[in-house]
Amino acid sequence: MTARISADLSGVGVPTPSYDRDAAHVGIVHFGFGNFHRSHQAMYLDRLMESGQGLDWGICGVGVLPQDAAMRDAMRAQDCLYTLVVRHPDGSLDPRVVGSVLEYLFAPEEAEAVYDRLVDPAVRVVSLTVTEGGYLKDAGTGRFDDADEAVVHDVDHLDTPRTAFGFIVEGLRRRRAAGVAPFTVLSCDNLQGNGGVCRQTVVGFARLVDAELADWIEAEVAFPNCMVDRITPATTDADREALARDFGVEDRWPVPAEPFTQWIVEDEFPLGRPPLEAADVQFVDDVTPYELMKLRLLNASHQALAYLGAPVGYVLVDETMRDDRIRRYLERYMADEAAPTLGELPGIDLPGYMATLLERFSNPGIRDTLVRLATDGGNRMATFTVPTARDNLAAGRPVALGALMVAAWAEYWALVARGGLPAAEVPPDVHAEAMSRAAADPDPAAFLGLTRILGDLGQDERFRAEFLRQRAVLAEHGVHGAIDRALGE
Ligand SMILES: NC(=O)c1ccc[n+]([C@@H]2O[C@H](COP(=O)([O-])OP(=O)(O)OC[C@H]3O[C@@H](n4cnc5c(N)ncnc54)[C@H](O)[C@@H]3O)[C@@H](O)[C@H]2O)c1
Ligand SMILES: O=P(O)(O)OC[C@@H](O)[C@@H](O)[C@H](O)[C@H](O)CO
Repeated sequence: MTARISADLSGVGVPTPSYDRDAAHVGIVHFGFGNFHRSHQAMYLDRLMESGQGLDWGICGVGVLPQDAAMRDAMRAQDCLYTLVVRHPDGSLDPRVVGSVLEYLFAPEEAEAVYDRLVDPAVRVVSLTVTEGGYLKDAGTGRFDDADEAVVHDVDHLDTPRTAFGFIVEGLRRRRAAGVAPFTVLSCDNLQGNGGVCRQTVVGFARLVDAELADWIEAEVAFPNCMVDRITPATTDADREALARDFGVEDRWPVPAEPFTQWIVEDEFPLGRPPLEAADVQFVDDVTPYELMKLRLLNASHQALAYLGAPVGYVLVDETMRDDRIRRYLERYMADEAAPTLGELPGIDLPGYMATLLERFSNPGIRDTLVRLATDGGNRMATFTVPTARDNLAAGRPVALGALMVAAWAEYWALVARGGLPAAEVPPDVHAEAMSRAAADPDPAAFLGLTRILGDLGQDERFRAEFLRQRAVLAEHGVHGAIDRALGE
């Protein structure tokens, strides 16, 4: 006997919301309603509501991309309920139905309904997880890319924009015209200074529409930074089957996640915020050191795992972690090249944090995939790895292990270009064509010409020399041989 997730949860044999969802109302609009939002921010709100608070902070999820129609169908069929399945290292599963999402809007067909929400005074926070690439930033200059095709479209079609930023800018304009105070914009993406990047994109976009509106946004709208953390893989059929088999729950789109979760937020919400401290969210004045630590240690290590692991033939993160050499590379990269760039971290046990990361990556229950980590890797390398190398170059510190990661990434795309990875393991990437072409170029330095991703890093003589040396060693001796030589052990 299985029970379907629906408005009626009476037959569902896993924990479900005990609060009255009918008494809740929407206070947050979220753009980029994917697995991470559902395992993290929506989970914290659900936890808060379960404690008897925050019923005025229900979530309205919004998808702006055509492929989000699948999420709309799943969420609407289930009254926006879904199962979060925490996967423990011993293989046990811990499911709970999350109830904090009250509505899902598919923007390509429901733009006016999205605007109705954005203008509603009850909506006081608009949050985003639209991926690193979603912020329309030119990696080379770091500035808002006003020539992006979707931006050019949106500026002339603000009633039916394609981007989350088109909705946010026009939503703020309509709110202002209606005399409603502006909402706070909360980026929850893995970007250094995510609030600041988001502000730059919103203001840059608004400036294309109306300079006075841009000035008003700059002066009046809050964009707090936050650090988010919870490894959340993509959902597979095996997840759906395990939930039905082991718990009798039929869910169209359950979310798997690791046990660990963290959210550190700058406390700048002029119209108020949910009292999330009651749900274990940390509020601080400056999140910068925590963000740096997480992005440069966790996310950069994820990139290394993808590009060192896949050529060896690994598919999963935990199996890659059982490779002693790759594990040792991560330990050394974090300690020798990433940690020295982090500055003061008051109250943080850095060696303990790094050891916990290795444990989290090794969780055999999580079944996270290398292909997920490599997806949109161009934007991820630009965000997680390149800034560390730049800081080390500027400070005269070693860059050999960072250069090895970049060289492994180039070799990975050379492998893709010659058809050496199984089709299922080739990651989607907006820069795929440029990376394949550059990686396959007979000149190994051509990869460094990807300035939209690397900026001018490839022009630095020391980095260039390290990269070329590491690429040659990788080509001749493979991943293990290159790690042995780089670590000198
Ligand atoms: N998955 C994780 O472990 C994790 C952990 C921490 C932070 N994050 C952050 O969350 C982001 C999304 O991860 P996810 O696991 O939810 O991925 P996902 O693929 O499950 O969902 C991504 C969502 O973002 C939307 N999206 C993608 N590009 C967009 C764009 N250009 N404009 C608007 N919407 C866009 C998609 O339509 C989808 O709704 C990551 O890029 C990262 O910044 C993820
Ligand atoms: O999601 P991305 O694109 O920022 O990066 C891929 C992974 O490193 C990331 O999803 C981690 O799993 C996550 O940041 C853990 O909190």
